[in-house]
Amino acid sequence: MTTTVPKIYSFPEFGSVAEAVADHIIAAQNHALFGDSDKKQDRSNSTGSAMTTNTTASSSNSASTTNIAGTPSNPANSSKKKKKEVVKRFKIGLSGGSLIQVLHEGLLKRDDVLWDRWDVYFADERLVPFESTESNYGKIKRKLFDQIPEGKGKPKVFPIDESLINDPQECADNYEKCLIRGFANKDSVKKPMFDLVLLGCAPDGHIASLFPNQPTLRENFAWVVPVEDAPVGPAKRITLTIPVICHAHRVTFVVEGQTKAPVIKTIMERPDKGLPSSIVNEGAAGRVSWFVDDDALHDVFVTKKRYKFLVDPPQK
Ligand SMILES: O=C1O[C@H](COP(=O)(O)O)[C@@H](O)[C@H](O)[C@H]1O
Repeated sequence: MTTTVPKIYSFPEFGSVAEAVADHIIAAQNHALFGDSDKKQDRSNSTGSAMTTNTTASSSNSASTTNIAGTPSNPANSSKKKKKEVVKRFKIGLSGGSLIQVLHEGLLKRDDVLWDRWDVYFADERLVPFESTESNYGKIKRKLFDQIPEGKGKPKVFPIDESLINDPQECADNYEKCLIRGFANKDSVKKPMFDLVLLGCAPDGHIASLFPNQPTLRENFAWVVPVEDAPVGPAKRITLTIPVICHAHRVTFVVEGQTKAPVIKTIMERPDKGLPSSIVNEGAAGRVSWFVDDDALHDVFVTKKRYKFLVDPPQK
């Protein structure tokens, strides 16, 4: 294991982490939708488009891009051929846990989130009913998607199939199929390529539902795997695998609080210990960022970077 150093942005407290994370997500959104300029935006596509949006449970939704009839490129053959324009979508993988409050605080007050161009997948899910407070989808739906102001559009959300929560293997296979449908049009289907995967990191070092020293960490083939015996929280889960996480355009960790400081110290200073985050720091080298508050960096020796906002954060 080499000592690959990710970008580490640090902030004095939770509120500034939330604002910076929201800004970072919007930069990734703009890059995915509009290309090389993170700042360029086309608000005309932000609302009222012809695309279906859906925040209800449906793992059978299929489109990763939406083909619409566009202006013909050559008027001479306009009657024969209509050029198909591919409307780009922002594909994001979300975790649960403390990240959800960060998204709630940071994203809901921004007016440059193009919600109806988002395809939302889950980095992991606990196999409990959606109404449970332990459900990542259920919690994100209640805390974020249900609170998007009227008229701002709705993302297309891809939760697990709730009817499969008693069968982790079946549920994982089913979610993998959901990813195949969602990414097949865009990628070579060897692996899905998310525009952004957002991860937390628990005090025991687990990320998504990848726990330290579990065989799931070594999965090289499947995109999604079952977890039968998670040592904390709900035992049964599904999770994206390390190769899928590391294949994303950007992988971003969001961590706050002093209880996380010891694990962050190990991740940053002892990558040889092979904690899941250290594996990702290495496997997605150059594309990994950490947004961390000062408490979580207590006694951690790393080089911190200053985050540059797309737009200025609100004045306090
Ligand atoms: O169990 C889980 O925990 C991790 C970390 O949660 P945090 O509250 O310590 O940030 C979370 O990212 C994951 O989605 C969740 O299922």
